[in-house]
Amino acid sequence: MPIDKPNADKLFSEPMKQIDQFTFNKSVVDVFPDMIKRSVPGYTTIIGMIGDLAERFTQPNTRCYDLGCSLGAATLAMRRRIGVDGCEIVAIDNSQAMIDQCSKLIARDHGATHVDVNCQDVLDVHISNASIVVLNFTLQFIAQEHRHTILKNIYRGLNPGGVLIMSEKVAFEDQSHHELMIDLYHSFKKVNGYSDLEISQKREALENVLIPETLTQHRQRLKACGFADADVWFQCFNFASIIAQKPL
Ligand SMILES: Nc1ncnc2c1ncn2[C@@H]1O[C@H](C[S@+](CC[C@H]([NH3+])C(=O)[O-])CC(=O)[O-])[C@@H](O)[C@H]1O
Ligand SMILES: O=C(O)C(=O)Cc1ccccc1
Repeated sequence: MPIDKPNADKLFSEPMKQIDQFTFNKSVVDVFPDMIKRSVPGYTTIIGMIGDLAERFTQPNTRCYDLGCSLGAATLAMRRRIGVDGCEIVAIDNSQAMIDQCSKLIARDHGATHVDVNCQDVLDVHISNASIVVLNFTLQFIAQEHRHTILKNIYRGLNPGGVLIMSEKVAFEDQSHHELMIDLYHSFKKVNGYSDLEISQKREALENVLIPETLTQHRQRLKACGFADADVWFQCFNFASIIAQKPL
């Protein structure tokens, strides 16, 4: 059982008098691989598929961006599968604790493609000559008023034929469907060893920090930013991933 492993996520397992807002600090970094696998249905599949997509879409002498890279899982998946020369992966996160650990993990990996790891806000990243931009569960943590600016910036920096892969926790317009998805999600967490207390305390910590939007909101914003076709390629309950291509 993952609960007994040294780097198991037990951050919300004891009753808390006061629940602080969730941040990506050192305690989160230490348990992050366990936390994300047990908390995001389809995470491992999505990471694997990002590798497949990197093999297909990466053009020679271009960049691949991993924005909100955490420990670099998507970066490493892309690095393993990029089959063309002259490419660089740019991995960005604004948590110094994440970036410190990410840099160590990237250094231990010996892939051929150069990786540039930076502690930076996604809002400040200059994107150019991009074949692929990955936002794997990152936009959900960014204030809604900034989301359009970020996606517009990504659209501008992508080469024609380049793709954005954007995964998000989503909400649903229909209230009863929304409730069913949340209920199924909580069952998934319980099956993965989280207690009701852990689920509810983490839910409170994520309030006003992780802000899900509906797939309609995402599609509309992506269209408004120039992406002609943007739609879901993966979904499990209230977790979905969208692929959007810049026209050739
Ligand atoms: N404004 C910001 N600028 C830069 N980074 C940010 C910002 N806001 C949040 N982050 C970073 O976005 C990441 C979100 S986790 C991504 C998983 C990863 N993509 C993965 O494929 O394993 C998803 C999750 O934990 O649910 C964290 O590392 C934050 O520090
Ligand atoms: O655990 C949750 O409720 C989530 O929505 C997923 C998640 C995973 C890792 C950090 C923050 C949120």
